[in-house]
Formats: sequence, C-alpha cells, structure tokens
Amino acid sequence: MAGQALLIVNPNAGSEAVDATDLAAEVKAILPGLELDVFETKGEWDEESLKRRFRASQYQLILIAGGDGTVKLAADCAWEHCPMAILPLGSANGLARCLGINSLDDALQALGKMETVGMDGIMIGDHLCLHLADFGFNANLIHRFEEGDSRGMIAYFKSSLAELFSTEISQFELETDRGKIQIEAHMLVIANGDRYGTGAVINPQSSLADGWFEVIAVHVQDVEDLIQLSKGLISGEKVDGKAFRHWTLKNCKIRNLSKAKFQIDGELMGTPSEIVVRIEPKIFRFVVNAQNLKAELDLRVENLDS
Ligand SMILES: Nc1ncnc2c1ncn2[C@@H]1O[C@H](COP(=O)(O)OP(=O)(O)OP(=O)(O)O)[C@@H](O)[C@H]1O
Repeated sequence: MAGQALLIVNPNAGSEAVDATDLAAEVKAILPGLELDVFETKGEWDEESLKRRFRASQYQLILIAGGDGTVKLAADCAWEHCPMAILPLGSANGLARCLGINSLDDALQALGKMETVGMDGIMIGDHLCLHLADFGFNANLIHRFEEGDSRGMIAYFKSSLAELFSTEISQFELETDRGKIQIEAHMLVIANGDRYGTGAVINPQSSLADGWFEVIAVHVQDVEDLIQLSKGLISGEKVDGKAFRHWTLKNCKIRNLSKAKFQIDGELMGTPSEIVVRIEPKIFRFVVNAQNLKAELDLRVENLDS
C-alpha cells in the first residue's frame, strides 16, 4: 500500500508503556510504501489537535494504537479518512475484538492483508457510538473501574463480579415506530458490535454493517441468569436465556426513568433522562483480521451443534 497514513498512539493506553517510534517501525516494516505521520495523544485537547491535522492532510489510512476511547476519538475526527486499522493496546478493546483483532500480532497480520469491512455508526443525540452504549450495570462498572487505580483485565473481572451483586433494577421506556415498551432491567444495551471487551458475546445476531442496531435489556432474576451472565463476562461465552430481551431497530428513543448511569464506548455520559438513537449505515471502513473471524464463526457453528 502506498500513500500517506497517520498513526495515532495513546501512550497511556492499557497497562504497559507504549513506544510510538517502535510501533511506527513495526508498521513501516509491513507497509514500506507508506509515508507515516505519528500523532501521540496527550489526554487533553486531542480532538481539536487531531481535527486540525485532518484538515491539513488527506490520509489514505488511519492506524489507531490505543483502547476503545482512542478508537472513538479517531473515528469522531476522521469520518472521511477511511479505512482505519486498530492496533489494540487498551485494557478491553471491544471493537477490535469484533473485527477479529484480539492482539497487536493479530492487528499487524491484518495490516499485511489489508482486508476491510464497512461499518455502521450509531448516533446517540450528537454523540457517535461505534460499538456499545449502555445504561446500568456496565456503566456502573466503568465508573467503579475509573474510581479505582487498578488497570488491566484481572481488575476488570473483579470489578465485574462486585458490580453484578450491587446494580439495582432500573425502569426504562423504549419508544420505537411500533409504540412504547416499558422495561425493567439491570442493564439496557445499545449495540452495534456483538461483544464486550472481555469477549462476552452480548449480541450474537449482530453485524457491524447490517444497517441496524440492537437494544438488549438484561434483567437477572435468578441464579441461572447470574451464572449465564458471569460466564459470559468471564469466559467470553455467548450470553443468552430468559434474562435477555432483544429489539432490532433503525431508530428509537429511550427514557431513563430511574436515572441510571449511561456510557458510550467506555466514556461515562452522566444520567441523561432521554436519548434519541439512529443508525448511520456503513459510514466507516475498518481493517479486519478475516482469518480470525472465520475461525470464530466456525467455532460458533460447532457450539450450536454440540
Ligand atoms: N498522553 C496521555 N496521558 C494521559 N491520558 C491520556 C493520554 N492520551 C490519552 N489519554 C486518555 O486515555 C483515555 C482513552 O484511553 P483508551 O480507551 O484508549 O485506553 P484504555 O482506557 O487503556 O483502554 P480501554 O478503553 O480498552 O479500557 C482518554 O481518557 C484520554 O483522555
């Protein structure tokens, strides 16, 4: 691949220090024809600086080294600069996992092949959601996680279990073209992708580019539901059963009647009383590790048969 590319690096992502120069060298070794600019995030004014950079240059590829927050930042700023490639460095990296990219090695392998997929965006009010937004359990988890000083997957799992036992049931009203539905749930998820960063498959029907999003209500009522949910969160197994209700939609309104905490792609958004949601079909293009995705699909077929 030839042309100009931008490597966006969050040096603070995940639990290990990241060296932008080393990363750039690895990318150059795979894509020697690229002219590579590097942009290191600072944690403040990044959106403004990145937008300025995109106004000044036309990039053929955006490489994003960081966690979900950095991917979101890049996608917000670079709508017309597709394709994008994720080099996962975060503690969770849920979106990368949906693209078959579970590690930096997977990402570098994918760059060598440069296979891409189109991807929908979900607009929640004025905010872009690339992957997952939710009220309740997971937003509380992020809140708890941000308040603690621990990082990494083990801390995330521990927080998940603690949160499972402390989230209260919230009331929501879901308004669709077909009418209003009253919902009681521990968590109400708006999903583009199929899984959380832990690997938990919350939304097995989903595709990132089908022109639809899913709303999933999770209401844990008994021990069996709890086991399902914790298995999913801990081992990445598909979560399913009576605790889960799904709606497949192109737009909706959600009223947050109990003032549950809300998050979009890992970023806490307070407790909005109402949100308006709509799908923007295939506005992005991302590099995918097709080999991994195929292997996973085969694995899921096996699971269904067994
Ligand atoms: N140089 C920096 N120093 C400190 N914080 C930074 C810096 N650059 C970005 N950040 C902050 O990093 C956060 C985004 O992190 P990101 O989501 O990419 O990684 P993560 O939190 O480790 O991963 P994950 O979302 O997968 O858990 C933002 O809050 C942003 O403000």
